[in-house]
Amino acid sequence: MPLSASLTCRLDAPAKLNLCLELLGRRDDGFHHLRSLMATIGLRDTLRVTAEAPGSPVTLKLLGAPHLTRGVPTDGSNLVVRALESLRQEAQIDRGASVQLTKRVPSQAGLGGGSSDAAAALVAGAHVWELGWPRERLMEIGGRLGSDIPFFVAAIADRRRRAAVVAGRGEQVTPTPWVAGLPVVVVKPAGGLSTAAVYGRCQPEDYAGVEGRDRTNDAATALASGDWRRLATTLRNHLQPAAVRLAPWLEGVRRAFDRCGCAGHQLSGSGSAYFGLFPTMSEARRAAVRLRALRVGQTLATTIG
Ligand SMILES: C[C@@](CO)(OP(=O)(O)O)[C@H](O)COP(=O)(O)OP(=O)(O)OC[C@H]1O[C@@H](n2ccc(N)nc2=O)[C@H](O)[C@@H]1O
Ligand SMILES: Nc1ncnc2c1ncn2[C@@H]1O[C@H](COP(=O)(O)OP(=O)(O)O)[C@@H](O)[C@H]1O
Repeated sequence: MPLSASLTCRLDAPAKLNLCLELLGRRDDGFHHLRSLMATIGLRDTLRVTAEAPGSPVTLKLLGAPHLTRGVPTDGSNLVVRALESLRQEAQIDRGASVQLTKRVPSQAGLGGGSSDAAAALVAGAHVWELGWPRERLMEIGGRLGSDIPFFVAAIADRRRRAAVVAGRGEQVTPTPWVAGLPVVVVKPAGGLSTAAVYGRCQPEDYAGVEGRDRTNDAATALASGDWRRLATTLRNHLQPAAVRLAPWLEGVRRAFDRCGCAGHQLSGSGSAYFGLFPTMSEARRAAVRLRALRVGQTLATTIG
């Protein structure tokens, strides 16, 4: 078989929002049981993976604005390198890869940037190394590297899967219908938050009474119908109280969204990014202008999908 040493794959690695995130309890392994409605948005990193000859290493070149690449590792601890190393170990091959990663998604934001990069690396790596593996196998490998990675593998491999209800510790992914183009405004404050630190600050009181209504299911129904007003009423994030305890300045971001007349807003994942839903793109853009004037953080008007 001829070696396609120059085979290259270029993929977008989108950010996500947690439109609803409910914690159901703490597991014996320290992780939390959750259910969450996740959806990608129009903010994305770009990954270019080129197959290299057998015996070559996996190398990474990081591109992007300094405020976006600061703190992102370029060595073997980068999730892209870890994903490709896992893939070639699983496939028992020694082909190399050179990767160019352009960061646009801020880190420590709850937007899943690193997880999405890892997922894109798995999909691109399987392609350039001509493994021919099904999506499910890549999701399983991704799930060993991070709870959010299986969602992104599904979303990147098939754009119809860009919204999903996730369960377990996040690795059980059930795609759900979504209507393209729902406007959102995302604010990334200057400070970031570590996922482990936020989960570590979580208390059972933060999610007491969750046994009742399944808000994640309600949110999924609202997203499927494209009904932003209904979606705004189903927003919930059980990690928000812990994030606010760690970073009280998040209250300022919440108040800024209130001042913009936004009907539904909350933290994404473990933060520190915060988002609001809007009925039209022009209203989202107007709100983004007001939020920029309030200097709460990097602000972007975009859409779900
Ligand atoms: C909070 C969420 C919501 O989508 O995303 P982010 O805010 O990180 O984007 C996820 O649950 C984050 O998933 P991910 O970022 O993949 O985290 P992992 O690497 O698997 O875990 C990091 C740490 O978070 C805690 N953790 C994570 C997932 C989970 N269900 N329970 C946990 O308690 C554990 O302490 C773990 O050591
Ligand atoms: N490709 C990557 N992009 C961003 N961060 C990465 C990457 N690989 C490893 N990391 C590390 O993982 C951490 C979490 O990734 P990040 O994208 O910030 O996730 P989230 O914002 O969802 O918590 C980062 O703070 C960084 O130290």
